[in-house]
Amino acid sequence: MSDDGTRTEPYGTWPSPISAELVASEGRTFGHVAVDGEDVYWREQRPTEDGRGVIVRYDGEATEDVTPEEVNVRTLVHEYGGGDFTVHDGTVFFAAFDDQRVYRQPPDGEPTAITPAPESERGLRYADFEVSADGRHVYCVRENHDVTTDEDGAEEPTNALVRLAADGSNEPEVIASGHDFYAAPRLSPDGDRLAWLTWDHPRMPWDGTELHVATVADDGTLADERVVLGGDAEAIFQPTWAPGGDLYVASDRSDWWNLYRVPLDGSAPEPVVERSAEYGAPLWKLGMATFAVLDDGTIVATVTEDGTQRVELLDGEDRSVVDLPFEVFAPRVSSDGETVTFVAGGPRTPTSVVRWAPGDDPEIIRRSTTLEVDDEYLATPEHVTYETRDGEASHAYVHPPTNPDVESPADERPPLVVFAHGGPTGATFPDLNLTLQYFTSRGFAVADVNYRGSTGYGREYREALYGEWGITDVEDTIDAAQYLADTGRADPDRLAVRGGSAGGFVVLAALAFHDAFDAGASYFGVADLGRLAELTHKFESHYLDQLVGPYPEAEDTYRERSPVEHADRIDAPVLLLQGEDDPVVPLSQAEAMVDALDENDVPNSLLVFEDERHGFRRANSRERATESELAFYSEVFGFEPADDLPRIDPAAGDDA
Ligand SMILES: CC(=O)N[C@@H](C)C(=O)N[C@@H](C)C(=O)O
Repeated sequence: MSDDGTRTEPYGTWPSPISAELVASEGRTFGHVAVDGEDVYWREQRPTEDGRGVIVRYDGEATEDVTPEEVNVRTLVHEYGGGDFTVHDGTVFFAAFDDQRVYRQPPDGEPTAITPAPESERGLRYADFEVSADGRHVYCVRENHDVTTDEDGAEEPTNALVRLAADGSNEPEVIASGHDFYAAPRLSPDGDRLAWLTWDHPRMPWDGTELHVATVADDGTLADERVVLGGDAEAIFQPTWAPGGDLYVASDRSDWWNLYRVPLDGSAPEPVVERSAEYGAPLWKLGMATFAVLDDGTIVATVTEDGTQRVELLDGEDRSVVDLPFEVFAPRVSSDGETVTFVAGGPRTPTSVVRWAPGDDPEIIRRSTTLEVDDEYLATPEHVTYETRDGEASHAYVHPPTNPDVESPADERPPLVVFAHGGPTGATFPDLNLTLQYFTSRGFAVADVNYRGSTGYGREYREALYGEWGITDVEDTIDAAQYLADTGRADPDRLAVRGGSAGGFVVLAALAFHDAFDAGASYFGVADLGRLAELTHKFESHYLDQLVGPYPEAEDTYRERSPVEHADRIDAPVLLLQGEDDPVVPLSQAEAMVDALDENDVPNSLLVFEDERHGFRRANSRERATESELAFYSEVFGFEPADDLPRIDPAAGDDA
């Protein structure tokens, strides 16, 4: 022990107050946010309540749960959901996870279903709600699994826009149909017009969408419908009516998601701000919002530029950056015209629901965690841009090992875990990620990579992965590890890679096609591209046409890039973690990978999590996954962790 009380311990073995139990149980996830008069409502997902979604209200003084204990608020439209509820004069409308029906819950009342029971389990799903000014109707997206559409010979659910009677007295009326996907039905302030988005296979909503506008007749039917913006190669995001009746969107027509005012006669949109920065985001979840228009016409926008995020005020020609104590902003912005509510945090600030008005200090309404961990245990991220093997640039946040109680032997360098995000059309940000801090506080370095294909760096960067999935993302992930090893920040002999979903595919592909990593942890990762194209859900059923090539025409490429076909080339041990009921990357993907690894005597362990779908929501699943991952690295890298962990021995092929 040194004079200042610090001990010298090898990296990875450091004792840390950030336990797996804390990682698992601390950390509500905030979803949709809605403002109703003076009150703020949001959906929060609670790991300690089996991942249940709860609508919570803040009335300016106190916070209380709105939905009853037995209700799990969560829509499964597009499987990823989003826009699970809305509020009108204190009455809440929400989608229930168990039956996917829409419920109406008046102030101090009980929820009652306002949509019919489906024929099949969860056969009628609803999301992205908008209530008419008189409170009599609810406009929303419906995904019908009872009535399927024949798409290229494949049966798939039918999506449409519907109008519900708010009291449930009538059957839902279909008001717009015929496209594969619908999103964002939004009524103009006078209620006379409806704007919404559509897109069709094989496009994803970040490839190209159409912005429609129609007039709303007294009987609710739509007339004079027209497409006012968008198309195959222009992704429109978040149609928003200003209080004065102007329509605003984010569009990536400039190659960046910039903001525009859209004339309703179909003439060219007028830029509000056009620059190399992102004011929109990929529409993985319905109801996402990155900006709001205040009553005085000022736009409050969250912006991503060069790996950093901030809030800007846009007022005519003026653009000003707001100085707020947050570094990361989720696409969950809502406004009452004077104040803005958003979800924000930072490397040392738990993600929080925050209300703010220009000129005022922000009010933190709810924190995702009450975790009292001394800042000294939290790694400080650095955004790095590194050169890739083909001379291009890629980006990552580097988090060094951080723990005030311990130092490492002078001749040792830390093991590295490279985090690869899902999507792949997504991004990672430097928010307070307790899983990541679990590793850094034990003496790991972490690189959290925004490989090419990620969002936040413009359309060209995003599309650099098209046709190259499994190649460019994997190489960029390896090059991040190499960059840290070359600059002395990681031990080149102890490099691990981990990721979920498309990030899990990066893990498996890196191990199968390269020799860079010594261990890989795949959370519900893709192993067999052809099977994914055949079996995944409607929303992503043609995503791989862009990422890999048309299926089945490009079947050979699918086979060439599928880790399951090349398990004989894997040397490094593999940990696979999989939700039993995952509809996005089914359990069969992990099982096929395990069979292929076993056939080739590659050390592996598979952990299957009951009652989990895509992404683990329950505290006990999250705790088991985190501890198992550390146990796996300690086994592979041969160190003795400070924690009492479950035994994971991939060499024994045990399925813990
Ligand atoms: C291409 C594909 O199917 N991707 C999904 C498996 C995926 O990665 N989804 C993201 C959004 C996730 O993080 O789950």
